[in-house]
Amino acid sequence: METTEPLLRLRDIRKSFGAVQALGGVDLDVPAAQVTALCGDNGAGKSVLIKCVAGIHQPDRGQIRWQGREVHIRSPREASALGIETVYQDLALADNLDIVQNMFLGRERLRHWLLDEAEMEQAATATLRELGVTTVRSVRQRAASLSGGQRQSVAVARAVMWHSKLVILDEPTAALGVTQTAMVQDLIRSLRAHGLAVLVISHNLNEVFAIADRIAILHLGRLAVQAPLIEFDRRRVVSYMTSGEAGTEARL
Ligand SMILES: Nc1ncnc2c1ncn2[C@@H]1O[C@H](COP(=O)(O)OP(=O)(O)OP(=O)(O)O)[C@@H](O)[C@H]1O
Repeated sequence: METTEPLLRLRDIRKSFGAVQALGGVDLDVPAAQVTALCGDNGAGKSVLIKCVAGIHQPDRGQIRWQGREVHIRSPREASALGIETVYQDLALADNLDIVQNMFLGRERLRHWLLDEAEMEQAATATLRELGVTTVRSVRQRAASLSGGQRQSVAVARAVMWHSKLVILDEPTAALGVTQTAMVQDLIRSLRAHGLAVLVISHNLNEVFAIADRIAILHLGRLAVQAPLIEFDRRRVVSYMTSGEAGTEARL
């Protein structure tokens, strides 16, 4: 039995779109300083679930508990204010802005004490370095000129710079080659090492087994299972993804 609540606890989250029930009562725990992989077949409800946490969708029912108390997350801005940052595959950065501008984007409220360009540049550079992101040529590079892996890195660095406690990544390596995938996976480990919780949607089982501490599997809008990685092998994960059950084969 757990004695303390995890950083994020979802209970009985339900969400329908008209007649389509996307989530039928999901319970999920996301602990600090761990990487939780959110898996499931196409249409299982992964995106809808993270959007409920990111403030994009409002659940029809259920409870979101954050650091031990119930919260209602009505917008992405409210999610950010709590310390929840979501990095979407394609929408992570504004192409026409440079890295520094992207890392400070949407934080205008704080402008009065951080307007100084040199200070912003220094903070962005320091955060990227702290996370081991060494591939970026200059923090004054426009986002449009960055590779997919670099874009993910900058988006994640932004989350760290603003003291997020949970970073949600939606298939961060789906469009990346081998080297860039390794870079983003290192970054995810670095987030964990900094004490952040990571919730990562992934279809790639190699990736899940390489980076996750825990696996949560959705099946038809319900949580089929959530447990430490050590309790799974690949066949078991696939079985939960396709049937919602462990299958008949023996464990590990
Ligand atoms: N805005 C919406 N309007 C209507 N139905 C939606 C909407 N968003 C999601 N759905 C439906 O909810 C269900 C869950 O979708 P969701 O995108 O969460 O699946 P997913 O697990 O992320 O799938 P994939 O791996 O293919 O991205 C699907 O049946 C989908 O068609």
